[in-house]
Amino acid sequence: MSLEKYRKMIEDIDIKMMDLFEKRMQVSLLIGKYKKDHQLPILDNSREIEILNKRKQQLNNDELWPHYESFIKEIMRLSKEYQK
Ligand SMILES: O=C(O)C(=O)C[C@]1(C(=O)O)C=C[C@@H](O)C=C1
Repeated sequence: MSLEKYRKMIEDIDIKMMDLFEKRMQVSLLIGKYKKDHQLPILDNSREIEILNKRKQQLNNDELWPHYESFIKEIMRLSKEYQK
């Protein structure tokens, strides 16, 4: 396949991920509001550990775990930043 075609594939995936990112951040904002209303801290370390453990089990390609772990940790960092 040509480089252009591979790049088109990446572009399509990026658009889908962007849409999901927007949706995740919107839900994160709702969680942030709930937490504020109930005087709860933004950081929930046990929830983050639960997410990481679950995703590690769910990931099909184990080889990708270190990369996915960095990715989801960064997503959660941005989520917390957005809740502030
Ligand atoms: O589940 C929550 O309590 C959230 O605020 C969402 C979220 C996340 O982005 O996944 C963000 C911050 C918490 O530390 C844990 C998880």
